[in-house]
This record gives sequence, C-alpha cells and structure tokens, in this order.
Amino acid sequence: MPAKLALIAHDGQKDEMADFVQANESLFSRYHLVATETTGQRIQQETSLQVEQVLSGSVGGDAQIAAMVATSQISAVIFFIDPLQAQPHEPEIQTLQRVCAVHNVALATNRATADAIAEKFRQSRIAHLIFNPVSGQGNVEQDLKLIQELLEAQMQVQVHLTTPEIGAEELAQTAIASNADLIIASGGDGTVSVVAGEIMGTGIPLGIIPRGTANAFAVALNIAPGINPIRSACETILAGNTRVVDAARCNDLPLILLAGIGYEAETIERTSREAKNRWGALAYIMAGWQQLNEQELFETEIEIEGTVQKFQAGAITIANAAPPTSILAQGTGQVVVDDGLLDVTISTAESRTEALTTMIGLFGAALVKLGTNSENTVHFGAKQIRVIADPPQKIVLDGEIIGTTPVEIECHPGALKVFAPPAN
Ligand SMILES: O=C(CO)COP(=O)(O)O
Repeated sequence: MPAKLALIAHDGQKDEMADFVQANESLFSRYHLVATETTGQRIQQETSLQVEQVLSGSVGGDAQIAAMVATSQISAVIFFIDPLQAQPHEPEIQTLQRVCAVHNVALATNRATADAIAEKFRQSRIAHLIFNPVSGQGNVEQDLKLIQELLEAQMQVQVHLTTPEIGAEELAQTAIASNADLIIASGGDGTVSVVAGEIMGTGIPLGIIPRGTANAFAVALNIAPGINPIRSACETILAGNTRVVDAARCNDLPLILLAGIGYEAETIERTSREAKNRWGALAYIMAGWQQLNEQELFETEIEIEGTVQKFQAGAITIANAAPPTSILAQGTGQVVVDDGLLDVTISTAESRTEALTTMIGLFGAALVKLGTNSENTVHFGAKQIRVIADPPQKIVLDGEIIGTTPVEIECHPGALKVFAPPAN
C-alpha cells in the first residue's frame, strides 16, 4: 500500500475532522496527507502537519481524489460526510465512494470507522523508498512498478524520486524526520552512499535495491543475487534479516565502500557515461588498462593514530567494504565490513609490469581470501587515517570524484543496519 491518506470533511463535519486529526497527529505525521482545499487548510491551522491540497470538493476536489484512488496512489480515504445536509456535488461524492469500492481501498465515512482505520495503520510498517530515476540502464517506470508491487504486499511505501533540485540527502532527512520504519535506497552506489550517510547512527534499517552500473555495496553484502537483482533485493528486504556493518566518513562525507587515491580516481574519471552505458562495469576495466600506462608515482605521508609513515605510491585504497572485483582494495584478501577497521592497501609498483604483477596478486588474494604477499603492496587495518600526497592526488569516494588530497577518514563501527543475508 502507498503511505498516502486522503482526508475530506463537509462543513458540518470539519470540527470532527480537526478533532480526529489532532488525536492522531503523531500517526499522521508519518504519512503523506492529501485533502480537499478547505479541509486541508483547517488541518494545517490546527496541527503542525503538512497537507497536499487539491481543489475544494464542490469544484472537483472529490473527483481529483477519486482519480488518485483509481491509480493506486492512496491507501485509505477518511471522508466525513454530512448526513443531514444535501450537497450540490453529490455525483462526485458518489464517484469517490464507488471508486474506493471498486479498488478495495479503505473508506471511513464517520469517526468510528476512521478510528478503526487509524488503529490498523498504527500497526503497519512504513518504508520510504528513495529512488534515483537516472541510475543504470533499466526501464525506470517498470523498475519502480515492480518494486512497489513487491514491497507494498507487506508494508506501506512512500516513494521519493530524486531530482536535480532535491537530492537523496534531503529526501533521506525527510524520511528520518517522519519516523520511517525503514529507508530504502534504489540507484547506484552514489545514491546508496548518500542515503547511508544520513542514516548512519540512527538505528533505522537500510534496504538497498541496486540499479547502478557497478552496485559494489550490494555485491559485497550479497544483497541482490541472481539474474533479477531488483526482485532479489526486494526479497532480501522482505525476508527481514539485518546485518550491523561499519560505515565511515571521509573529509566529512559518507563512505560505505572505499576511497581511492591516485590510480583508481584517475580511472573513474576517464570512464565516460557513454562507455558505462555501452559496456557496463567492463568500462572501468578498459579505462583502468589505459590508465596503467600513464599513472605516475607520488610521495605520500600516511598518519595512523599519531604515527606517520612515508611511501612512494601509485594507488592507495582505503576500504570499508568492497566486492572481490575492487582489486586494488584486496591487500588483505577480503575487506571485512564489520571489523571496526578500514582496510588500507598501498600499491607501490614502479613500472607497468610491476603494476600488473601487483594487480594479479591482488586479484588472486581476493579469490582465495588471503592477504597478498606481493612486495609491491603494503596493507593494514586502521580506525582512522590521514593521507597527504605530493603532488596532490585526486580522490574517488564511493564512485564519485570529490577533490584532491589531503584526506582524513574515520571508521564508524556498526553505524549501519542493512537488510542483507547473514554473512557466510
Ligand atoms: O466538499 C467537500 C467534500 O465533498 C470538501 O471540500 P472542502 O474540504 O474544500 O470543504
């Protein structure tokens, strides 16, 4: 069911409506409310609730709400009809009642039935779905419809689409403020990272429905296995198992996957949108191959818990979580997402051949889940790390270039509760 309710009252019933909404204010603050104009104004005057207003009932408002019911946008209509007063717009009132009957949408026409609906809704879970419509290559409308169909069988879902004006960060803040039972991020790793950054530390569980190019966080946690990732990700959420995992902040931005300094950042920057659309995740590998020819070593100072170490590096990867395919993160063979530590891998290769040997070593390490013993990599765990590079190096954070070094990263152990299968 959508987490959207309609509230309507005839003039002789507006006091009753105001009283009913006041009595249920904290419940209704969790819902998207829509009302006919004068009813909406009255509710806004007497409560702190936000109400979307359509036209007044007598000039088409009831018909507008009937259209929302017919298109599955509303889960219940609370319509306090005046039984003692004839209305000039009786046909529209009847239309709304009929459409509720046809679509099996709950309709309360007096206080007793409205109280019963409120009681039922108090027991429902409300999910806020933050959906990035410009992620990945799928059919956006079909994807959203499938997600709603699967989830709405078990919970009420409020859908928020990201736009250039209102991003995932603001939408996640709204969802947290309205006491969401769970928040679901659907898009690429960038969308998931931004939503996770807001949820960190709140205890609200995070669902992930991956629709991006790499979907590394979902892969790392085995959230959407199989050939239909949207369906399997929804099943993971509906199954209800959660894992408590670490998150991090990097120069005060959220980090759930990894920060890449040097080689990886240059690779991501040279991977065009066009190549991603055409080749998917392979586009990164092709760009990485080209970048191997051009990557220069840089001087770096790494500070961990007050101790400074100096290296000549081509790539530094600081990972919270990473799938085996993020090979530059695999110094320890497996990035553990709930160990309270960031996994740091420094590649010091001086030539293309050395770099290739290092990468093959890291790839092998990921396959067998054991640390690499290549002499061109250094790896360790850290709670907090600060990196300075000379010349300054670009940083890629969860797939987005965020600027250049210096960079400071701090692990927040157990800051996220994520719907995921148990770790094996
Ligand atoms: O007429 C109505 C319902 O039939 C209600 O409209 P108002 O909320 O604008 O008074």
